[in-house]
Amino acid sequence: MSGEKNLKVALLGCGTVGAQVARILLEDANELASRSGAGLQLIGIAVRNLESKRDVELPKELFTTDALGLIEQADVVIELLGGLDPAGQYIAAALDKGASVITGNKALIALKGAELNEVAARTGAQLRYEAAVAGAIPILRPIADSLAGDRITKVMGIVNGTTNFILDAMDTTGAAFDDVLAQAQALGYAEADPTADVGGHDAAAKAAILASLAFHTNISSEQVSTEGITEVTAEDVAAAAEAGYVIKLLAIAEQSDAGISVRVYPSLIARSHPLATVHGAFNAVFVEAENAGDLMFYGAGAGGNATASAVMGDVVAVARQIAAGAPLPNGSVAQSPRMLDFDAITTRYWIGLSVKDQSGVLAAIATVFGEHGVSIQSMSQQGDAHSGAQLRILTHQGTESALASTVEALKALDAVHSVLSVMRVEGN
Ligand SMILES: NC(=O)c1ccc[n+]([C@@H]2O[C@H](COP(=O)([O-])OP(=O)(O)OC[C@H]3O[C@@H](n4cnc5c(N)ncnc54)[C@H](O)[C@@H]3O)[C@@H](O)[C@H]2O)c1
Ligand SMILES: N[C@@H](CCO)C(=O)O
Ligand code: NA
Repeated sequence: MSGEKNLKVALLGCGTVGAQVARILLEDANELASRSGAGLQLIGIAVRNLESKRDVELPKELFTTDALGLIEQADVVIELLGGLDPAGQYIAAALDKGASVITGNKALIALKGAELNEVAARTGAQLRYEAAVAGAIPILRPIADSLAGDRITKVMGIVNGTTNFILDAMDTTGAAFDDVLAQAQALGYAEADPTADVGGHDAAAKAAILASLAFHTNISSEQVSTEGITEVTAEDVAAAAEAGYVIKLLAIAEQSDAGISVRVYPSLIARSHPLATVHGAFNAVFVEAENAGDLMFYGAGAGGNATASAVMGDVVAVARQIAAGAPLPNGSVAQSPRMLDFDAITTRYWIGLSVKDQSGVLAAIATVFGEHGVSIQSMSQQGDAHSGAQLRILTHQGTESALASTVEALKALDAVHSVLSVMRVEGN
């Protein structure tokens, strides 16, 4: 395209995702230019070590250790370093000088997104982060743009590939947690520090971003009630399977007249539920909107190539807007969120107990439920007086506070040796 604008693109980071982004920018330069209405010239890649081996063969002269120097020359900055610092400083510096930024950094956006958006609004730069949530799946733009004329009431999904990979392998092969985590790391799904994945924090960051866009507000990852999967045992997975359920790490954002609730926890869902069929590192997100009804988005939630696709979609969108010189559309009006207390959410519990196998035990347990106003849906028992008895109890809907205090009271019962597990049940 002759006479077109040429945009100088700086890439920060050349790891799993960054290397694939560099490859696409170089391999598909002509096609990207005609789709963008502007040339996209990769002017440099900021790395820590110039000599490191990369996933992709790239021209050596592109590499630099001077990230700020590179940002200084760029029109568009792609941040794929991860972590809060220095990524946050680099993004702020780029936006502050009017360069647009594309990032996959959910940890940073979920904590500092509001601040960074303010800088972008002040300088007229764009900040986009489709890759930050559910990898390749287009989910942020559908929520922010396609559903801008509707009212979203709930977003529920599997948004962490690593934990889905682990739970799926535990379910299908009975594999041990640690072995599967090592595989997920080798495949490039896990964060540099995998405790962000298994502790639920990566999913919590994504839940905060989804909730902020869906409910036109600013919700930080610190406002998300978060439980990870480290306590989920092979016995839990097997017992859930026996009862017709599968365990998934779910991110849930809900808005009602009472307020907003955003939470992440391992949850049982029926095998007949569409989320139960999400295997490996795949992600899926359900969106419920007043007029659109139920929508589902499914695809690769992690991995270098897949995530690079989402990054490149944002790069083209940014370039188109710069090339057109179009004014930025107004984003969502940020209102302060009215957060619902976690104790007030309504859920169902699945409780595993190790109990004495003798008469009167079931009656004592049922009494505790009755005293807390929690109704039992079903109960099953394994084991015997010799090996020790295990009960798995599924409740009807109750408030989190009633369910949690029921568990506390069960622990105090003479008939109960220990509480083996407590998990919530989602879906119908
Ligand atoms: N891998 C995925 O599947 C995936 C999916 C969606 C989003 N993301 C996000 O994309 C970002 C990058 O992820 P990744 O998987 O490519 O990570 P990675 O660890 O493979 O790559 C990051 C690279 O940045 C480099 N780096 C870190 N700090 C640096 C600094 N100060 N200066 C120069 N280089 C530095 C590291 O050495 C590494 O090579 C993260 O924010 C991650 O959360 C990753
Ligand atoms: N570590 C993340 C990468 C994608 O955001 C995951 O496993 O889903
Ligand atoms: Na996405």
